[in-house]
Amino acid sequence: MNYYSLNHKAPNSTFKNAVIKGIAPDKGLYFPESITPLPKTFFDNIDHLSHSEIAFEAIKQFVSPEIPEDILKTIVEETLSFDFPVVKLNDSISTLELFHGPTMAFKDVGARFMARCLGYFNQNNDREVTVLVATSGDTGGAVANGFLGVKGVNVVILYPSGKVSDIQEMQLTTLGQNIKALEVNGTFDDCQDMVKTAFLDEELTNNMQLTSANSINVARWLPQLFYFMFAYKQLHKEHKNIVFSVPSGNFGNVCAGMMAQKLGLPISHFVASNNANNVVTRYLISQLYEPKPSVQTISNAMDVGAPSNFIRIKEIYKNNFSSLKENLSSYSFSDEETKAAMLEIFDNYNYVADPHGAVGYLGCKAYLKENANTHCVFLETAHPTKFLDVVEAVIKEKQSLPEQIQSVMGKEKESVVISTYKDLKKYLLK
Ligand SMILES: Cc1ncc(COP(=O)(O)O)c(C=O)c1O
Ligand SMILES: N[C@@H](CCOP(=O)(O)O)C(=O)O
Repeated sequence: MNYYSLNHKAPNSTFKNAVIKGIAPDKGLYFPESITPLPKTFFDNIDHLSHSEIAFEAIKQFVSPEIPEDILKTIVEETLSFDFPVVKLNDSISTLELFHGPTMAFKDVGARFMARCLGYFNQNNDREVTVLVATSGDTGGAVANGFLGVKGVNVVILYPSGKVSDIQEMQLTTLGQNIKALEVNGTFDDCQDMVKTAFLDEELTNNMQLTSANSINVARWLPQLFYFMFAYKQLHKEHKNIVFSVPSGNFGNVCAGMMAQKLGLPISHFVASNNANNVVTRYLISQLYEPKPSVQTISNAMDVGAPSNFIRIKEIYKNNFSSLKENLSSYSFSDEETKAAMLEIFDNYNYVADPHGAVGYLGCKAYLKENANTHCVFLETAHPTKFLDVVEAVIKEKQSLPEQIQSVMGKEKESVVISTYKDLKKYLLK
């Protein structure tokens, strides 16, 4: 598959080049040249397919011919070595748990997939690759885990100081080896801007091979489309009108859901559920796209003021506002509403939701108010214990820590504090 830049000022790229470079030379995000729907028989037979078989069929067109089929099968099997269960809360609302991977965040799938693609492309290359990642909480940990010990790859994670949860911070600052953490005096958007600037800085790119492991990178972004297929497989017999409420920050996940729909997955509608960082909620009302500096919330991984993937969403709908609005609703919720939702989910369904999932639940409720005969699935994008302070304070019940979280507790944090792009550059050139 070839990819074009959404800034339309760079040559088209192969999958391999798009993965290795991360972003196009004109600073545009890459987008696939074509999307061929899967045959109807694929969806008719989905009950008989394993997660790996579903994922293999779904991703094949985007990575071939550069990754041979036998290699792709192995990559997909290794990537998806954990479960993705749907839990029913009531007749109208279910949740898709995406937190059963090694760092208990939905980013694990994309990070593991991308690490393996990069490992494959880099196997005969003597030149080391530096993977730059900006994180508002979860991408950093997932990428650190996914790339730990990968030969020829150095990972540099930028995170906003004091704005990620304690456990998220431990997951991205304690692994050592080829993983380095930079603590930025600023917001997630500052981290993301620094990363994007680095890709355009010839003094850096002439000295080192840089790539991104944010959803900017097609190999990190596209595998997220699997989730929607896994949920469909578990729900389609019982429910015909399936709507997904996706807790959204950088908008990679909901955009990947739209790609699954383009591949033919029968999804009725999407809800982008936002915290107070609600540029897209406002856009769908006013048709004006007005990014604002991000504000800090209890669903911190969604504290994004200028979502990278919104441009991909616009491309999917050919910049047609009416078609986008037909398929996407968006609501924004305050921290107080989020806490009340966490308590409601706990009291009514005996289910512990994390703050991001709770925002997704609120999105379902808002949508169902006007669309009663649909079944809404909110994505539970991270395990509640990653936000231990908030969760325990709200539901007033002590949580036991899963093994994945226990394994990072008490380890020593290692990070370097930076404030400006100049600091980042100096660090990278050192
Ligand atoms: C727990 C959690 N929920 C939701 C999101 C938002 O996802 P996206 O950036 O794909 O919109 C993130 C960050 O990516 C996250 O870590
Ligand atoms: N919410 C993310 C922000 C980065 O998103 P990405 O999907 O572009 O990597 C995080 O947790 O870091």
